[in-house]
Amino acid sequence: MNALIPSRLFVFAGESFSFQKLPRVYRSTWFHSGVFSLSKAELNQGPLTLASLGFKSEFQNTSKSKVNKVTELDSPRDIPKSRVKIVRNNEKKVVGVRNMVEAEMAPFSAKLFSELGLPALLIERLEIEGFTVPTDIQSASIPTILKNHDVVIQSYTGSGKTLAYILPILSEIGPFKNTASNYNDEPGKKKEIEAVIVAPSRELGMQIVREFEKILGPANRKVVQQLVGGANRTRQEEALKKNKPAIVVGTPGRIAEISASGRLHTHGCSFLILDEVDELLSFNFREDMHRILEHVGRRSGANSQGSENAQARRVERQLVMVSATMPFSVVRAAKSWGCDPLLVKANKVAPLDSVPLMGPVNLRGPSSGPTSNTTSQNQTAIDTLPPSLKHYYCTSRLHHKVDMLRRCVHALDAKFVMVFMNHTKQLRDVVFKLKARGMNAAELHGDLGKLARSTTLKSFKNGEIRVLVTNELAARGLDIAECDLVVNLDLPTDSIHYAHRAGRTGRLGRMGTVVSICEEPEVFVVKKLQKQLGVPILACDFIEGKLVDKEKS
Ligand SMILES: Nc1ncnc2c1ncn2[C@@H]1O[C@H](COP(=O)(O)OP(=O)(O)OP(=O)(O)O)[C@@H](O)[C@H]1O
Repeated sequence: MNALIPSRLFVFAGESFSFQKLPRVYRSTWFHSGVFSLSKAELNQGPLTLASLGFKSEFQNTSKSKVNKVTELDSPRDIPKSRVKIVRNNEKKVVGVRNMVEAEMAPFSAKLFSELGLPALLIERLEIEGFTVPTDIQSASIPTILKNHDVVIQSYTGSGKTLAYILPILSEIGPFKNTASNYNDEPGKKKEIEAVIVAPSRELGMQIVREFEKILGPANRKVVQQLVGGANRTRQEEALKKNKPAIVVGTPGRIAEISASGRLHTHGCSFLILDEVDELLSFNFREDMHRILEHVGRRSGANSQGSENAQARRVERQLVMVSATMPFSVVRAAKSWGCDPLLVKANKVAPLDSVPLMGPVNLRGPSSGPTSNTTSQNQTAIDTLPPSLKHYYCTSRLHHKVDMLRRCVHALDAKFVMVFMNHTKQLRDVVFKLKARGMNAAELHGDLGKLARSTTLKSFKNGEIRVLVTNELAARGLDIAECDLVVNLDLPTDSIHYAHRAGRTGRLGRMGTVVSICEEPEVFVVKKLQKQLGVPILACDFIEGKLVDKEKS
């Protein structure tokens, strides 16, 4: 890493500093900025070390035995990241910052990847792909997972949770791993799957596979395979047989189906990752999830005595659950499926019990539910919504909503717009009307075939479609870096759905706007959302091509 740092002197208050001598927090900021200024008081802050999180001495231990001792590991950091400028780097790829010159409150960590206990080969790959500095949640998660804890990772949308679990997996599985041999490398041993990643939609599953492939590089793509629904199952089974991947990523239905057919051997699996876990807990996935939990590795702490016991032949699995929102159901599931799970947040690693909870709140009901406590609400909002988002609402009659939407898109000069609705038929009507008025729009929902879904998403990512009208299918996990506007043309059913929809914009510290267009009698719902999420949702209008903040005027 240091080889990439130019020797450069910074002058401050008449004194010069070499880059290498600067505290790491500033070095990482420099990576993203090229603009460097700091006060003398800031310079006196010492660099942050892994020891300050209590991790350092335990990296040597790579065994799969559980570390049951649970200690609260508070990061002492309180680093101002007021404005981080991101510029293109001509020599290396800079990931995820296309079309963005400036990122407000980017969630980048004060540490470097090399401080997190990752293998050198993996760090090299990250640098080649332009991942130079971990995000806060990656800094907290990676060492914790490498220490073999079962964890629940909770951090706001677009903060880099995917790499937070991909990197520890690739530290132990595949071409960059720490140890020279493992379970599957023993001669004569049948190759088995070592990690299973479950995601609730095919789009998200495919996105996770692409993130793995990016790090693995073209030569090692076959280490990972997707098992998503909607695709040809026979072909997936043949690929499993031929390529013998170590990692599979898929949707619950398809993984359970292939597992039940006997063509997916997951008893030797050491990682089970449940991405968007609160969605995976929904009733629709219940049976498939049950099968997965029963057949992927062995639950840590489960009885493994006696050679006749089938459990004994299984590898102890490490469970990682991930979501931006964490309703009580996730806590309950983590406690019952995991072993002393820790909750990992951007600035804190703590036992799961010590966490204030966010419940899905029925917005139309009289009670404000489990998040009515203001302190926990504010905490929740900070945790689930990117801080760089601006939230507005405006009122419109039902049949004028599409016109309001057009005015909103024009006023904000938005280029990548995601519009969320609750019903497919109305969604189609809106696309029809937008197209009729000359706006480049397309629909994305579960009733479309897999090819149409993939093509539409690709066209939107490429900028060929300006307005993507969609439903909850696209609300979770989809990473479209340039998305600059989210519009709720129908209000979401609860604050959790609001958070996931809103999180499609403002990714990785970028600016983003969320506008909810509602009818006058629905304004009370917006007010409830505002209270539950702890963020201001300002009344606005779109007049003469401009957004007018009604609360200012
Ligand atoms: N350390 C990093 N440096 C640069 N880019 C990163 C880094 N970590 C992640 N990214 C990029 O940030 C984007 C958002 O990451 P990711 O999709 O993992 O967020 P998330 O927290 O899982 O969001 P969601 O809650 O919506 O699923 C991705 O494009 C990813 O490649």
